[in-house]
Amino acid sequence: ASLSAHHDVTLWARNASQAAEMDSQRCNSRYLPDITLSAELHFSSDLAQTLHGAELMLAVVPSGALRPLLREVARLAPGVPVIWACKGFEVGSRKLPHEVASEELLEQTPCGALSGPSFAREVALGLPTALTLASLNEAFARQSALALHSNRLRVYASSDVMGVELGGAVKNVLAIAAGISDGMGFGHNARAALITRGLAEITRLGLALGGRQETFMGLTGMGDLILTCTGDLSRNRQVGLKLAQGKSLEAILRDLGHVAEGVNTAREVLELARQFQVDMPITQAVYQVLFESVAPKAAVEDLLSREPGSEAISR
Ligand SMILES: NC(=O)C1=CN([C@@H]2O[C@H](COP(=O)(O)OP(=O)(O)OC[C@H]3O[C@@H](n4cnc5c(N)ncnc54)[C@H](O)[C@@H]3O)[C@@H](O)[C@H]2O)C=CC1
Ligand SMILES: O=C(CO)COP(=O)(O)O
Repeated sequence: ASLSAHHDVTLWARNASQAAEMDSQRCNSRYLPDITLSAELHFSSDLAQTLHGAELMLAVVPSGALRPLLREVARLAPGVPVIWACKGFEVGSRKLPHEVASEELLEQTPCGALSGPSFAREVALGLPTALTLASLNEAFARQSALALHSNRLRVYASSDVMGVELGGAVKNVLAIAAGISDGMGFGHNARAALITRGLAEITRLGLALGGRQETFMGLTGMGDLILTCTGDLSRNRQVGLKLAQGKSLEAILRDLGHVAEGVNTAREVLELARQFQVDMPITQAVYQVLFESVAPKAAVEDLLSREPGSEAISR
């Protein structure tokens, strides 16, 4: 494998002035201000032009923007292979990205999910990162994992799309919980407990939905959960830290300037947990803090006063 995968890449942005600025300054001043972008990267705000002759499209937008984007892609470049990096559910429909894609892309379009522990900033700095590319089309998963793989970005293939997407979505809710716990000074023991019992929640729901246990123990489950619960670059963790300081959710989201998928995902996951009768106490506590005005301290007290039980993963 080479140091860089060396593809001819065009970065499309819907905002024309941002695309032009990135092109002339070689810098994304809003999101990665101190990083110099590769001289080989092209920029465009014209989606049709960007997709013309494209061999692969990576959709890196918040979950809520995936459906309209894929609809446009299917209209402009029917059949072009698509990989998405979104980690969350579509609000309202409670659908994961692959379900949205199956409704918007032409049948038989090669497509899949790219996920795993990967703060954008560290990837942009060329720091070592490992990811998973999941597709129901196993040949496509292997080919595109290989195409994106380099010495700096190791990409593993998987066929468990549901498991990969579920882990990536639910870990954002648990990162809010870890932020709350750390922000309240509960210490390292509590954080390790939250991560481990959080993984049990991901696994319980994931198994109920048909995912594979090994996926939840892998990069897109445990790996991303550890990263997001412990790394201060996580926007979801930051939301938790600020909730613990007593700030309102509205003010936190206004100041963040980025998406924190765990906020919407908490609602969707709790609904799914009810539907599938899966016990998810940490997710429920985060939901109560976010949407039911329960104080972080009271939510933690509630978690601590639960009946002791077995460590098993069963529902
Ligand atoms: N930032 C990170 O380190 C990572 C993010 N992700 C996931 O990738 C997805 C996107 O996250 P970020 O880029 O970090 O979010 P962000 O909030 O930092 O940036 C989102 C970008 O998408 C653009 N956008 C929003 N709606 C759009 C639309 N309808 N059409 C086109 N562009 C649109 C925004 O203008 C912005 O440039 C999320 O689901 C996130 O969970 C996954 C791995 C790492
Ligand atoms: O998914 C991520 C890293 O893998 C980024 O997490 P946040 O969205 O919480 O910043």
